[in-house]
Amino acid sequence: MAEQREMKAKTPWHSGKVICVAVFFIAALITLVAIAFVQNKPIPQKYKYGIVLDAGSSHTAVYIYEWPAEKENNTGMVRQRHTCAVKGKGISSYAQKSSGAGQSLMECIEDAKGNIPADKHEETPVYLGATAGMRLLRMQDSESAEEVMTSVKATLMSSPFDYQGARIISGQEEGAFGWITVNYLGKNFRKAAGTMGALDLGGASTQITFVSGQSVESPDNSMDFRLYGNDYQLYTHSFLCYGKDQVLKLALEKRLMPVETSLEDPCFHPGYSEKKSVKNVFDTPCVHTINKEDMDKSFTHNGTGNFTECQSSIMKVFNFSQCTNSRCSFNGVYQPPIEGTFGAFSAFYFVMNFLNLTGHSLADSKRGLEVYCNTPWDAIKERHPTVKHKYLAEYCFSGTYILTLLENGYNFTFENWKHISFIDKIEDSNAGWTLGYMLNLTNMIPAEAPDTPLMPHGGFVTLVLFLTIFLLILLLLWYKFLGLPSCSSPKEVV
Ligand SMILES: O=c1[nH]cnc2c1ncn2[C@@H]1O[C@H](COP(=O)(O)OP(=O)(O)O)[C@@H](O)[C@H]1O
Ligand SMILES: [Ca+2]
Repeated sequence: MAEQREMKAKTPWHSGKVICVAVFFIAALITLVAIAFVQNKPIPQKYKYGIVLDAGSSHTAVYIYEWPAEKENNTGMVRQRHTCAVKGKGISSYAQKSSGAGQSLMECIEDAKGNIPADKHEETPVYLGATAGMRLLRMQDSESAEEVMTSVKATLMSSPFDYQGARIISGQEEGAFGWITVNYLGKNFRKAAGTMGALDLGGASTQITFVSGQSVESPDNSMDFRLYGNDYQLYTHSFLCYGKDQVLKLALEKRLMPVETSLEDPCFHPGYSEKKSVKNVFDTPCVHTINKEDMDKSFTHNGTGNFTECQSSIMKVFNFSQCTNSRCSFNGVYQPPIEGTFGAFSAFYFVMNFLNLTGHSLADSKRGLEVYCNTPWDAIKERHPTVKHKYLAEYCFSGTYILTLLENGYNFTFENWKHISFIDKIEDSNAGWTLGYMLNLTNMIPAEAPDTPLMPHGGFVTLVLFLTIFLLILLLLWYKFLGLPSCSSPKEVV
């Protein structure tokens, strides 16, 4: 008997205590693995949506953004879900028939309804911001501008979305929100590397915005932001009338005074010849007024295709002679020295991308344009049969204007030209003022950095699992070498 009892003690696998520990061990392990698995499984995300309409001078674009509801204050979480290009011209072109402005948006509003889950329509904010085309119309005819805005407001208010306003934004806002967009998408706000300047070229205005180490001399050009715990003093300026469509009018005006029946233009290809009405050049507050008689005339616009002469003609639209500050870009506008890297978007990108000049030095870009501008118009048309006629005819002018604006206007040099990136999108979202505008109005960029957990949730669960398994193994080893703490009742132990 004594021998038998000894045998039993030496074969612990048969003991009730061991079975008890094994059951607990396996149960604990299964529970832990199950918890880790369930916790790490991505839970279905709840999304929020926002709509911004960019009512530009040439056309209106609708942007739909989306972001995970619980992560709205983290940088880089909002992404562009969908865009819709409104058919026809910009809303300012409806000055004479304002109801058409609101009507023109209907198709894209319908499209937005299909792109946002129906149960979210009511809570989705919709904003409209109009830029330089409407600023010019307001200067020219404030009543018509008011009517156009009333018409677009009515359309948005009748949509199922949460109408949050339709207004003409200021040039400073346009510049600053473009800067916020590119830096938000580039996740630069929480990086030590610093931010990127923003260059936006539209049809009626152009904006330059960057963080300057020097204090900004003129209050009009200064904007302060506190974002994610950092202070930023921005230099920003919007040049009304210096978008590429208005500058073309400024340049033509200089060559058309006095009004003649034909005009030789080095910024258009040799062989280009088109009859245009004088009114098309002088229909804007950006140029001088001329008498009604001349307004009704027409002229033949002939290209001669010469980059150097085109550049000299474009130089005449800038005024470099007066500056009451320590330094200026042009037209007496204060600008601190260019600093850091820049993202150049909108028409800066469209034009430089078409010309294949996005990755070139300034010297190479000039050489490229010399050849391009001098190419006969027939050859250009043959090479690009599908490109919109107006864009194609104007790329030599637009490219030359971009180089001149950046080098002579803003004072970029052969050296820092490489710090300019011509960009369309960052991570599938367009660079432009709309995203920054929405982030600001929805308070999605906190002034202070939100507290972040030491490690992501999934990592935390996995770590707990591994530590527990490790402890269990220790327990097993302890049992193997030192014996088993009893599972049975205290009475039996005694
Ligand atoms: O594919 C393209 N090639 C060349 N230019 C383009 C293209 N797409 C748009 N643009 C131009 O980009 C500019 C966009 O300006 P926008 O309409 O935003 O005016 P704004 O910002 O001055 O109010 C216009 O001059 C338009 O003609
Ligand atoms: Ca624009």
